[in-house]
Amino acid sequence: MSIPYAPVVAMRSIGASDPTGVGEIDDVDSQVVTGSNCLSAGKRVNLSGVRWLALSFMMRALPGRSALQLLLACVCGMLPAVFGGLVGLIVGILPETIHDGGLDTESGKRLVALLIAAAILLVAQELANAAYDVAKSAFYRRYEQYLLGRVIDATSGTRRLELFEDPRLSRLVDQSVRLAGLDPGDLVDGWCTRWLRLFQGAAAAALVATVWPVAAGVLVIVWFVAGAVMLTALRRLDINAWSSGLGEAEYLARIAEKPAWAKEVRVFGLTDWLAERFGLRWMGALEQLARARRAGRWRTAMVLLVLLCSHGVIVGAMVVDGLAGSLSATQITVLLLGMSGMTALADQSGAELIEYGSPRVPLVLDLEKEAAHVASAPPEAGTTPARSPRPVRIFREIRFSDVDFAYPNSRPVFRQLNLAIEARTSLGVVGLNGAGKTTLTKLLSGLEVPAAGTITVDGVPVPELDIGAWRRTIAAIFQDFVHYELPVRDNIGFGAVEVLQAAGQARNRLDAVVNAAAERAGAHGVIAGLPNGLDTTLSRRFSGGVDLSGGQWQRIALARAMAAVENGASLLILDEPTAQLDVRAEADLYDRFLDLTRDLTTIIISHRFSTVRRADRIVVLDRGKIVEDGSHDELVAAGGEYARLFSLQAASYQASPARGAHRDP
Ligand SMILES: Nc1ncnc2c1ncn2[C@@H]1O[C@H](COP(=O)(O)OP(=O)(O)OP(=O)(O)O)[C@@H](O)[C@H]1O
Repeated sequence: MSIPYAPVVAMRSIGASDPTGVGEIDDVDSQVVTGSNCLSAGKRVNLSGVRWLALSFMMRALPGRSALQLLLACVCGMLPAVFGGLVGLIVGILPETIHDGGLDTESGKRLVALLIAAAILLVAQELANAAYDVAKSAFYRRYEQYLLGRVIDATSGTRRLELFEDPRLSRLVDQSVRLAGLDPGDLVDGWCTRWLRLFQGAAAAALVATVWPVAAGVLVIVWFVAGAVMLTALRRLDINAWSSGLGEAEYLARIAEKPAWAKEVRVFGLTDWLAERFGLRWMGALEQLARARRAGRWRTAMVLLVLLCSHGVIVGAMVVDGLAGSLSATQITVLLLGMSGMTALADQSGAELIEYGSPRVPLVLDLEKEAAHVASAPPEAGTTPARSPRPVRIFREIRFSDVDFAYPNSRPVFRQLNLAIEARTSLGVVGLNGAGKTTLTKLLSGLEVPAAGTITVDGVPVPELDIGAWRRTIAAIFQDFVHYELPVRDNIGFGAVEVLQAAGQARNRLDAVVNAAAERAGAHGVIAGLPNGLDTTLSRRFSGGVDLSGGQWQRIALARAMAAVENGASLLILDEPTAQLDVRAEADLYDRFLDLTRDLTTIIISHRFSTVRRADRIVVLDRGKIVEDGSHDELVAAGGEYARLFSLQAASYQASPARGAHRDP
């Protein structure tokens, strides 16, 4: 079954009402969000809370990893300062060695020892940096896996489709899925960079403090202030860089790049229009960026002035003291190297990555909160699931009693719907577009829940059935079934996922189920024509993969439903199973209809009367109500809506034999 994947048009506010208290996003309007950053909609994120939360996330999620990273950052950060100290000592001892007459003297030996220590330190520094990078990359991937795992759990863990159908929730899902997948590990990467630079800056400050503690204190303050100003500028630039204009430009680029849209783009000749509009939007975003850059220039100039003055004063004092002989060459070297190392205190490269990666966290938390809410929403609350995972056996009937249903923010689809479906019979459902046919099947499979009324199986309300057992009872193909870009075996085996999962031990059983299902659905001919049989991947994007025609895909989807039947399902739902089949394939399916539905309770939805007329009973849905009910012959004889639609279709088939309808529908 497929889940609608709604396009994103805006982002939900995570504001003052956010009980997680992790973030604050204001200024929400309905800008198109297609950029890669949470800030892309021009929204501000209060990252202080997010940072701490993210940190605790990392600590909880990856125990040991962050501690190791911290330790390595500490080592890597301190080594340059230690090296600076050694260089200072070498500079200090060098004149003495020359004066004493060479390396054989006492000072010469000390110089050699210092040089060896410096060389060892250089090697150690390289090794520590390499270890740090390896650990950082592992940390990055672990965090990525962890966060995406939480998104998958949240989105696929709910039984119903509300997350995808409520406009607000579907926007959140779309955004979480997309943004969480976009370099989420930048958050931990940013933290690693930040730790390293902070340790480097602190070690350099300590080096300066060994000579002039006051100067070290002043420079620490100045560099921290400079860092804060740089961070503000960076955020301002980021917000503007990812403006709605850029988001729109990226969306336009995607239109041109998406393989599935390539046909339409060419047929309608959209290329020039796309290129022109893309250029305009992109240029607009760049202008916005330039304006943002100009906005903070005075503050930046002031900071530069303060930096220049403070360093000027310290260097001036150094020169005076040096000339007066109260500062040694070692001290001057240590001061200069320490001062240059202290720039790390203002380095914002880590902050930039944190800024980029952090917004995924509140999004994912918000998604989890909503998913938990959907999962526990009434009327599912208080259900008493049975323990048995075996499929439910339908002995007598499935009954809709006074069922009311409306999609979120939409007009009612059903009002007081009453329908009884006898076990082990086939029911055809026909009706005009939008009559509610697919919705009926979604309610039955528990993907939607009635606002009022009940759906029962032999008198037991569907919500009271064990979720797993009810799922195993149903075999369905929906109109918009999924084309999984996976091997045929998986495409069909998904209908019997328990067998697929156990395939490690029982590959033969899986293949038996898959082959039987393919045979029953008439898909064996499709498989026989594939280069690697069941192992063929159904996508040209993979080497050795092939793509199928619409009708061939439909047979594979039908085989998937049949695999569920092979695995014990007894309620077969076929929503437009022949829509993409050619006349011969449809006739073939028509001929095997009885075999297909043998011993099953079948619901078959189709606009093709040739498909539904074989059903034991047919109901006509009109604006959410059943207006006609009977067998094909009874309904034709009654001369109502069914008879009218049937004769209309028959007439159109007779009028256009070229379309291949050489037989009576
Ligand atoms: N996810 C949704 N959110 C909001 N409204 C929906 C959603 N899905 C369907 N609808 C609306 O519910 C009504 C019934 O839709 P449904 O898909 O059940 O009709 P259908 O009879 O299967 O139509 P078709 O023959 O075109 O497949 C329609 O008015 C449709 O617009």
